[in-house]
Amino acid sequence: MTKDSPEEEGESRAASGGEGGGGGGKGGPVRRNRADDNVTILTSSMDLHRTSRSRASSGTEAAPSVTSSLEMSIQTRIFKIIVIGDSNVGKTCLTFRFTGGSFPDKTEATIGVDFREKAVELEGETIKVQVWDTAGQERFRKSMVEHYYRNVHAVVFVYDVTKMASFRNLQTWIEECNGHRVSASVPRVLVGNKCDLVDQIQVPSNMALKFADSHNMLLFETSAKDPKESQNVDSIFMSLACRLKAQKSLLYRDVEREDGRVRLTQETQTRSNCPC
Ligand SMILES: Nc1nc2c(ncn2[C@@H]2O[C@H](COP(=O)(O)OP(=O)(O)OP(=O)(O)O)[C@@H](O)[C@H]2O)c(=O)[nH]1
Ligand SMILES: [Mg+2]
Repeated sequence: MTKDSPEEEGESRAASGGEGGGGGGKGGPVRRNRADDNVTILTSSMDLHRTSRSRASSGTEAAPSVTSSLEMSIQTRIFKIIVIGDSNVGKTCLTFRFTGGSFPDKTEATIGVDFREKAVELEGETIKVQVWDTAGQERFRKSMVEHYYRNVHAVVFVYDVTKMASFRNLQTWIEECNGHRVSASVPRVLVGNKCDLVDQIQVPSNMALKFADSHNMLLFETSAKDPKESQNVDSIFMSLACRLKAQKSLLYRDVEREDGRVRLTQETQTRSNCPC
C-alpha cells in the first residue's frame, strides 16, 4: 500500500548519505553476522508515525513545549534504508520480519512503497531504522523511484536464491541505484532470501559472494520465513545501522523559528567507534 512519504522528517534529522565507503566484501565465507551484543531493539512499528519534530513544527504556541519536543527528537536520528529487488524475492517478508518479528501469513505485491520503522539502541543511542519496502514490479514503482533514492542512507539489494533470474537482474537494480546519484559511499548489502527452500537453490553461495565482493557489498544468505533465521535478518539492518552510526553523528546546533515553523540547523561530525 502506498503511504505518505516520511522523507521530510527523515531528511531533517538523519545523516545525509554517508561517508567512509561501503566497507563490505571482505571475502571469505558468506557473512551470517549475528546482531551485536551492544544492540538492543527497543520498539517496533509496522506503520510510520509522525514524530515529535513534525508535530512541533506545525505549532506556534509556547516555546517550552516546542523545545522539549525538539530535545526528544534531537536524540533520535533516522536512518533511511531502502530494500530493492525483483518482485516476489521476499522484500516485504524480510522487512516484516525485521520490524514485526514474524513472517506474514499472506503478502500482496507492494504498490509504490510501504514504510516500516523500528527503534533500536546502539551504544546508548536510540536510532530509528526507517525501512522503505519498495515495489519490485515496474508498473507499481515507476512514479516512486525518485523518492526511493532521495537522501537514502543505505541500500539492501535482495534476490531469491531459488530464482537465478532475480540474481542476474541485480546488475540492473545496481545500475538504477547508481543512475539516481546514490553515492558509492552509501553502504549497500546483498541479501539472498528463501534459503529455507534448500532443495530448490539455484544461486550458489560462491557465485553470490563473488558478485558481492565485486560490488563492495556484504552478503547475507537467509530466510524471512525460517524463524531460526530471524536474528540473521535483524543483522542485515543492524549492521547497516552500526555502520551509519559510525560514519556520522548529527549535532543540532541551532533551533530557529521561521514563519511559525521550527527549523533545525544541523552539523555532522565523523565518528569512528562503531561496535560492529
Ligand atoms: N519459502 C519462502 N518463501 C518466502 C520467503 N520470503 C518470502 N517468501 C514468499 O515469497 C512470496 C513473495 O514475497 P514478498 O515479500 O511479497 O515479495 P516482494 O519482493 O515484496 O514482492 P513485490 O512487493 O512484488 O516486489 C510470498 O509468497 C512469500 O510468502 C522465504 O524466506 N522463504
Ligand atoms: Mg513487496
